[in-house]
Amino acid sequence: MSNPKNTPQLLVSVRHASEVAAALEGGADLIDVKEPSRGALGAAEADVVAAVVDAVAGRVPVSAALGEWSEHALVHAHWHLELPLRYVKWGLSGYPHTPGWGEDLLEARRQLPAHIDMVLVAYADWGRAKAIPPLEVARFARRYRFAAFLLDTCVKDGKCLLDFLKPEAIAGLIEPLQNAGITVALGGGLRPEHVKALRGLRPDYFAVRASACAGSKRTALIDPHRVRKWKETLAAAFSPARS
Ligand SMILES: O=C[C@H](O)COP(=O)(O)O
Repeated sequence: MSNPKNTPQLLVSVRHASEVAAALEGGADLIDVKEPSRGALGAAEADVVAAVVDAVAGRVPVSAALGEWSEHALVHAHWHLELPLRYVKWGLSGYPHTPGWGEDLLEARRQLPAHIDMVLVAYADWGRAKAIPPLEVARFARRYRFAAFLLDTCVKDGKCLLDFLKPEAIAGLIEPLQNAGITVALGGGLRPEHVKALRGLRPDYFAVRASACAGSKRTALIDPHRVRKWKETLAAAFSPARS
């Protein structure tokens, strides 16, 4: 449930069960599973996701990235959807921007197991991602009462969310969602030093991979000290004394 008055929590993406201990030691509040070599929302194999779920052992919720949406997306995710995941998400890169877009996403949501919520994902770099513009995705999320919304970047080339959207524009996207009770996560090449510019927003989660890895390299291993630095930065920036 969206809780905009609280300090934002930290989602950390892992690619393998061996990274779980570092992410949790650093203080991750939600473990996401993705294969970073396969893109922004690259899907890890179902057995990799299952091993992460086992390693987390119920200490925090687990989500899984399932790649970019395609007409076969649900079939490809068959085994993932057997797992006790809290959220799943597909990106909308290459998604046909037709006037009545989204019916297949609603149908997919209807077919998910009851314990799994679908995160609607908007890419801030939607032009180069050939994705649906974030404002439209946000309106769709609100109109159809999605449980969660992630604003991310698609191309992981060192640019970050703030290179594509100013904080005021992000606020205009997410505040109506949070007011509607939708959980909101912000990601996209974010580093702790970006939090200052975003502290007026108070998303429910910051979602990170690269900056939590050694050398800020998405395919390197999670560094617990980097995760801890994120948690400390969030606690300092969003403490009640600063509100
Ligand atoms: O879940 C994590 C988001 O995709 C952000 O990843 P990133 O920090 O590597 O851009």
